[in-house]
Amino acid sequence: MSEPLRRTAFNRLFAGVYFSAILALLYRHVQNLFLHPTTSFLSFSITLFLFISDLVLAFMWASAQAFRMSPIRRKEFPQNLKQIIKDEDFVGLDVFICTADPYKEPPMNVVNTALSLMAYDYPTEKISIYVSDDGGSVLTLFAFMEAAKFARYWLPFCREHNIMERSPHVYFESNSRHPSIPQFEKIKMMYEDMKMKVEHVIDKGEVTKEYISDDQQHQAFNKWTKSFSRMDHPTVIQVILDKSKDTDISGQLMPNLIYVSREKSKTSPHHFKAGALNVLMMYEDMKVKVEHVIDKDEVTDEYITDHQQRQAFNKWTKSFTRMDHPTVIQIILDKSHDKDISGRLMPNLIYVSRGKSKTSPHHFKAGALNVLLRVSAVMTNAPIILTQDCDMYSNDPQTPLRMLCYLSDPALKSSLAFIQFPQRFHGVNKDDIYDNEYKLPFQINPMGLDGLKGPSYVGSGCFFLRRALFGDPSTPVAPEIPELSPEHVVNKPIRSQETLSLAHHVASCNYENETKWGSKTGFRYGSLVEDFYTSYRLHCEGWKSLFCNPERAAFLGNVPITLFDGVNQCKRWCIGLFEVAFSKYSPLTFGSQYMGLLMSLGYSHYAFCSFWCIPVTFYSFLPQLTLLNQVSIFPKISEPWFFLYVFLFLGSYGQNFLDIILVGGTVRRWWNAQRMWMIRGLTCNLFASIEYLLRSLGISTYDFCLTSKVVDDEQSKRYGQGIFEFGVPSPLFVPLTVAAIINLFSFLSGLTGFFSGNNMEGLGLQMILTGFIVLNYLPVYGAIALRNDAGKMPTQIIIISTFVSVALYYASSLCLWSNNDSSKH
Ligand SMILES: O=c1ccn([C@@H]2O[C@H](COP(=O)(O)OP(=O)(O)O[C@H]3O[C@H](CO)[C@@H](O)[C@H](O)[C@H]3O)[C@@H](O)[C@H]2O)c(=O)[nH]1
Ligand SMILES: [Mn+2]
Repeated sequence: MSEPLRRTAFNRLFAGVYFSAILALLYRHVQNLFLHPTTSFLSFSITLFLFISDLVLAFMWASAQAFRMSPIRRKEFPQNLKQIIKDEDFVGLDVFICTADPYKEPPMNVVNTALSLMAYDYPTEKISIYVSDDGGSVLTLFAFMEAAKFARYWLPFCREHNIMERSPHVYFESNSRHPSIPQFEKIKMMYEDMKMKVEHVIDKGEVTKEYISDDQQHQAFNKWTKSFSRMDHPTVIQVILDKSKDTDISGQLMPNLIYVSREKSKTSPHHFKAGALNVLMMYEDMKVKVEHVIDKDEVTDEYITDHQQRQAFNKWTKSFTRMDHPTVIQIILDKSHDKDISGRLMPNLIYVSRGKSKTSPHHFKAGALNVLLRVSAVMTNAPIILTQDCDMYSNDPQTPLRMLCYLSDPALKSSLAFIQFPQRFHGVNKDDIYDNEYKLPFQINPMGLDGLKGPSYVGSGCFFLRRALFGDPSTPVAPEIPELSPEHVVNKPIRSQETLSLAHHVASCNYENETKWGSKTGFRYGSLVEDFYTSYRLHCEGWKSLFCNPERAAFLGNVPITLFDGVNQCKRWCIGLFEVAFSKYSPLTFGSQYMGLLMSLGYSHYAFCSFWCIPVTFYSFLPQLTLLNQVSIFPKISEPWFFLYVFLFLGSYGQNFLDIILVGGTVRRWWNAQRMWMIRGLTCNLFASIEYLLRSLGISTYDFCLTSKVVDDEQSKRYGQGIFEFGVPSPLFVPLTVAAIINLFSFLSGLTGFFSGNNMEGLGLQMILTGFIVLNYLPVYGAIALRNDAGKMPTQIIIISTFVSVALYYASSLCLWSNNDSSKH
């Protein structure tokens, strides 16, 4: 069910009024520039800069209207679904999880993501989980083997007790805050104890004898080192889930056997406690093992339970490196065999680390997704695909049912490419100081696009119809081999030799040479924002998409907790967006032909978003430097043009304020979001523009720099308190700091002028603007002058910025005064 938003009529009306105001402003600039050409070159340049800035602002405003013309909101009723569809008619679902680095993306987090998805309220035999490990790490594989064992307990536990938080980490965390189960405290202490041991190993940086418990293990350990060096092991694929319960456990307290027998009686409350305890202990056990292995940086013998496991790990030979290695595919769980402890079949769990070589491009995440697309086609070929980042877990087990609500509507289905759930986040601090929520692009604007052809894809939490990745709605593009076609029916077991060798073949690094992958089929290559670009091309092909934003977040993700991580992530996006903006498929040219004006404007709004840096930079320096020299550049307060400026400012800020408040934001969150817009203008937008320019000139290249998911305690404490974290002596912070300094001094000099009775009439607007920026930069001043923690502004940055500020001041004085002199003559 969908309904238009009530504010649409008002939006359209307001757009008309605002548009006239923009025209008036531009008219004024043109008049100043050309009709009454002012005497000096300098004032001409100042007007020109303001004109350019306002043109960019006008473009951003106009393109944003795409989101305002016909926004809609949808609601679905999954509770009614079972009346129309029987369990066996549920459509198959292949889930893709991407991870790329075991150190930046802790495998325990990835495992939690996978477990939360495996435990969906959906017929398990319809689900297959594919994990793409671009880190090519044996540690990640190990973590998943442990996860598979734990899943046998976790899945029935969730079902029986109807747990909502199906990420075990989140479940245990929220339940230790409200201990409904008395024994939790005790277990928590055990956990802390184990954690200390693990951290001890990290400190030492090696595995000491104390972790090798007996002679047999010791011998095995030595043997393992030898076999580790063996080269070119043939591909082996096996099922790891051990049906016999003797998973070797470090703590003797593991009541594995007892638990299994108890699990069969379902209803008693005592059983619930025991069950919960058991599951918790299993989880902690898995966690300790995984973290232990990661600290040691290798899977030692004590953790390898059988021959097949050893064969799997032996694929990591000496010549195996992250960027250069053969394909590894491991079937960790097979839904036709592996059962959980209650006897129910479990979903497929398949580990894939695509082959890589230094000589063939791997296309980052898009490349990883395309490999999964092919491997899954060969093995299960489910018509629906869920793509998920390793840092986002499922927060609602009913999510796939919501997806089905739309799929069962034949009117929607014919040209539907994907259903996007918004990226929402956990662990955001109270007022969201870095605007990590990105409410505008993730929650507000998609409602606008949903009323047109649909929202763009945001990389995670998105259900694709497989068919949409193979040609436009009317003319399918046939893949090179029939087994990859969405129509192909899989009739061989996933562990059959044929299936496996084909899977390895389509996952190899040369497979895509001379094919349409990345250009006509699959996820599209050519941009660091493969998500944005792929959906853009799909919309151009005539596909539609849907935005589904239930009240309870379907998925929750991590946020960067330092300003540096945040702006770096944003910089990568901006560069990727530029790649789309200036490609031959630019939304302005190509897009407007194929998707209609509004859609292409919407896509342009993002593609060109780094252009924000132009007005933000000019408005952060020009009015201030001229104010310092008492030169007026805006209309006087007594002039009617003054009110035009006020209207334009209040109009756009007011509308943005309403947007945020209407989706449940607070005044403070709005304030912080507009501050971040200002900060991004001078950091990521600016640097993305520079880097993009350098790359176009062939001077530099860029990479997909992963967003850090590892949390430093001190940093996270400061983040919790809402304190801005600078800390890193990066050039990114220089323009920001210079702007902060110049605005402060300019404002102070303006105040002085005002109190000493100078004629300030023409400087009113400059004073207001500067004051507003100073207010926004309060945390920057704090970081420069008042703080002493590791997150303060680094001294180098302060020194450099002070020099730059002084230089800018003198340069501007020189220009302005020589100009005054020349105009006197
Ligand atoms: O070569 C690569 C690089 C990244 N990834 C995965 O891509 C995902 C996103 O990476 P992350 O560092 O978390 O970047 P974010 O900026 O948080 O991701 C946002 O931006 C990306 C595009 O830049 C989208 O792909 C993501 O879905 C979107 O959440 C992660 O699961 C990575 O493991 C790969 O699989 N292979
Ligand atoms: Mn991420």
